[in-house]
Amino acid sequence: MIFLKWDPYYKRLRHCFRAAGLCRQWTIGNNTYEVRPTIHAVQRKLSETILTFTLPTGMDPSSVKKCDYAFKQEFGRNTVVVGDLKKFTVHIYRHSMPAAIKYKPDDVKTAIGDMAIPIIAGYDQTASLIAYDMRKHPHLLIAGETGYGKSTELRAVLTTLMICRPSVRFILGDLKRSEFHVFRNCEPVDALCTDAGQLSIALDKVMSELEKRGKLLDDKGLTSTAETDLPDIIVAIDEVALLKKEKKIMAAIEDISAIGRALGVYLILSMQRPDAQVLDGKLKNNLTVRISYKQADKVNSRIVLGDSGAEDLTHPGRGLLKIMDTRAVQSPYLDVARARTLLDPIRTRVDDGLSEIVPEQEPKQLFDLLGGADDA
Ligand SMILES: Nc1ncnc2c1ncn2[C@@H]1O[C@H](COP(=O)(O)OP(=O)(O)OP(=O)(O)O)[C@@H](O)[C@H]1O
Repeated sequence: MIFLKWDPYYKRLRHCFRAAGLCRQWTIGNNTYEVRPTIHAVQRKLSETILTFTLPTGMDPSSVKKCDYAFKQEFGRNTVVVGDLKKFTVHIYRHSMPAAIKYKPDDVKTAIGDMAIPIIAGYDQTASLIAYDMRKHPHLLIAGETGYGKSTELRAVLTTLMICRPSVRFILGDLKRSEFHVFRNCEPVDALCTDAGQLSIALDKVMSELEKRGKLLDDKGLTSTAETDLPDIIVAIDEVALLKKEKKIMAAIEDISAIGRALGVYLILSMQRPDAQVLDGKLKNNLTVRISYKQADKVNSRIVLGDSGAEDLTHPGRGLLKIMDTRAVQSPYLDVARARTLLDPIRTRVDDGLSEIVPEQEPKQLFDLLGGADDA
């Protein structure tokens, strides 16, 4: 402990607490006492230095966020403070985040390892590509102002899944008819819906699949389809806010968000502006992972992330990933032409005019999983 107190970073952090007034005060009689956060460790790494501290019990954790400027003033602009209740870490990065990084298959391979349903989020300040497993953190919301990288991220996430995890099946909803054409005729895509009618039919099939899967788990005494060889299913919908008046579709999306995880069905939803009508209550709570690109203001940032910050993002592809904590990421840049090239080997269907596949026109593997598609 004595060595920690001699460390220059220890002294600077103490100074920062003092300068920012970060302390808990209480008064006994005529005397006022102050307790400052306790510093536990200074770790030096190649790309960053990490300082760990805890707050005294009773101190408002939001006061740390409010003093973000003081940490940056003391340690530089590349400083990020992470934590939520009592324990916090100050990350002082040696380099700033790059403005753009191209999609690199080798980085992706390393980041996703053996994850069952890997989602790539972006490079962090140490230039490591952050990926997480959707089986552990189900249902993703991608949000952001137009032109800041939402579609590019969606393209990178879906392309990665399709080429790296061939057993995963996809139901895609693209009501703007502008984003998912790159996935047309790809083998793992069971439905590419461009209007509410098609999506409604596809989601009916997904709902009956959920029912069958639930019954199967019951019959076999299992807790999750991860214990079976049934494929995982991803329902990805771009600009979900366009569906807010489609009550049946929204109800199905909400049901998937509530029970999909155990049954191997996951949501990836994107929207430009956070729409309180869509993101209200149960659905929002069930979208456990959020990636937000630039938001117009603090209010929108709070609706998506539960916190401000996304209003300050400055350039395309720079987002905030909220999974356990919130961290800045720079999403890998995958343009349409490159995605098309990567997907060509799995574009196994001929373009037969059924480019927007309606499930009952072309029943696919997904709908026959449990022996016989439901023709309803
Ligand atoms: N990760 C990234 N790295 C660098 N530049 C990016 C990145 N993502 C997007 N861009 C740039 O921003 C532009 C807009 O990106 P994109 O179409 O993904 O935005 P969007 O938020 O989906 O917009 P919209 O809501 O209008 O569809 C791209 O054409 C590209 O030039």
